[in-house]
Amino acid sequence: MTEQKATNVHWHEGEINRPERAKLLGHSGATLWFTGLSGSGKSTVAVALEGVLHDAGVLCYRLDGDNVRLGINKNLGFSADDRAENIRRVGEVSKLFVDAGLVVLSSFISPYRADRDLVRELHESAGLPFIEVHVDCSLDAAEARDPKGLYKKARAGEIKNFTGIDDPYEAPDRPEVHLRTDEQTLEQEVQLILDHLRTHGVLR
Ligand SMILES: Nc1ncnc2c1ncn2[C@@H]1O[C@H](COP(=O)(O)OS(=O)(=O)O)[C@@H](OP(=O)(O)O)[C@H]1O
Ligand SMILES: Nc1ncnc2c1ncn2[C@@H]1O[C@H](COP(=O)(O)OP(=O)(O)O)[C@@H](O)[C@H]1O
Repeated sequence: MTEQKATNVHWHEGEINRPERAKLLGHSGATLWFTGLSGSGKSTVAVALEGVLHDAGVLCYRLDGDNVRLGINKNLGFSADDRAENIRRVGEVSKLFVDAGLVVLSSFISPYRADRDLVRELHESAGLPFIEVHVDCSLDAAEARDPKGLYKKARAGEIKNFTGIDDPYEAPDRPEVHLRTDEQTLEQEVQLILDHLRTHGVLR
């Protein structure tokens, strides 16, 4: 995909700022970025956490690989370039939601470290919290789960460039939260993330 640069385009400042939006909502925003193999548990953990946060009065929104690829990113496939563009767009959307004051739960395989680091930089350069959650699980365990039958198809050669089979996954070096979904329970995983959010002042 060719990169288009914006020329003669200028940021237009509004009259309502981030602290005013946070006051209205009673909390400020953050992106929780769930990365891991297909079937590692990204969506399962994000859905469970969203329920707990919602019940605690936190306005959340989930962005999920499969869902986003049915809409805004339906023109993208799974080459390294398309995955990079997928993550760049979702990173920008996450940043907008966080600027609006929401807690965004973004679940994407996001297999390339450079793509995830770009999203981190997008947030941190704007003073917005970015919390990388490595949803770690062995390939064997993820493949044994195979919730959508995709590993079976990939092994049969019906899906090409499948992450973990014939496409790479670069694990995060220093994620803010490291889950092991083949060793921990869903409840423990949610609790670990909540503990991080409380210790780092995202939740009171
Ligand atoms: N080749 C290949 N590799 C990996 N995944 C594949 C592929 N083809 C389709 N799928 C389905 O697409 C979901 C992953 O989309 P993502 O947007 O999260 O991928 S990425 O971040 O751009 O790498 C992924 O969802 P999850 O299983 O929930 O991770 C699959 O359902
Ligand atoms: N400890 C755990 N944490 C998260 N998911 C788990 C766990 N143990 C088993 N699972 C199961 O693993 C599967 C993970 O699927 P999913 O959340 O769709 O993964 P992903 O979004 O990473 O592709 C679900 O069927 C879920 O019930």
